[in-house]
Amino acid sequence: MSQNTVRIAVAGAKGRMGREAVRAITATPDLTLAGVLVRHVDDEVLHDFDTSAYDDAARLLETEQPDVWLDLTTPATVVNHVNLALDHGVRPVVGATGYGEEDLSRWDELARTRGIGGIACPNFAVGALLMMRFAKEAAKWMEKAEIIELHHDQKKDKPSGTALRTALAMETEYEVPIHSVRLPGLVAHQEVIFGGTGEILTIRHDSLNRESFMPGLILACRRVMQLRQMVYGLENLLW
Ligand SMILES: NC(=O)C1=CN([C@@H]2O[C@H](COP(=O)(O)OP(=O)(O)OC[C@H]3O[C@@H](n4cnc5c(N)ncnc54)[C@H](OP(=O)(O)O)[C@@H]3O)[C@@H](O)[C@H]2O)C=CC1
Ligand SMILES: O=C(O)C1=N[C@H](C(=O)O)C[C@H](O)C1
Repeated sequence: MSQNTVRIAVAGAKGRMGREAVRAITATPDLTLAGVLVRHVDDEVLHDFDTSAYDDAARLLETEQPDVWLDLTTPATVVNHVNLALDHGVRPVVGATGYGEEDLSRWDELARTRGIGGIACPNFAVGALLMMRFAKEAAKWMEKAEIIELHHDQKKDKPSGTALRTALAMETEYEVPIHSVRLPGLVAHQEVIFGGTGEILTIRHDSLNRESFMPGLILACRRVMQLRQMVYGLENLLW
């Protein structure tokens, strides 16, 4: 194993994103899977993962001492997990959504106190980051806008983290309404629709599968090692 490898603990490793992330990390030479957090450790889990599996976050942090805590769990658990990781001096890469501005402020304070960095990424897909960037630009010129976010029907939070991040990035003087659609067959999609005098502009992004999130996720796991504060949005590491 290379000395420069980044050791990553994946929380939520049996989930839709978790499974994809484990595959991507395992296939990336400078990243190592340091352990996984699952809800229950059973025979299937021990067979599925070529690393140590835990059902207790503190025990995973203390035993494996990873460099990075990659959280792909749920809105109900992510906040406590990230607090705990930072308390243990472990850098969080927050993929799960459903946290708030107060959580981000507390994480930043904890990270700075510890002298480490972290990153919260509402969306890892490069196309989604571009969609937000273009929406920010368009908001300077168009009178009004609304967001429609569309996701698979197993998604637990509403509105999506991406929609909230987009609305914040647009910095409009008016409120940007967000509409949420949850249907089987969908993966992750968003439209930002701008209305002007006699014209409409639509900016749309579609994630067609969860592989779309992996290049950004790998980048975040690498770059978090150089950060000394909590960053909100992967775009801050790109442009
Ligand atoms: N940033 C990004 O680009 C993306 C972010 N997401 C976000 O990632 C998160 C996960 O999404 P997705 O993979 O679709 O969801 P899933 O429900 O498929 O996965 C979540 C996993 O976390 C597990 N889990 C929940 N609580 C715990 C706990 N206390 N300890 C250990 N494991 C736990 C669940 O186990 P169980 O099933 O047993 O409850 C499940 O396996 C969501 O918040 C989603 O919004 C999703 C896609 C892209
Ligand atoms: O739950 C999902 O699937 C997704 N969640 C993230 C969000 O809430 O924005 C990112 C992406 O939209 C997929």
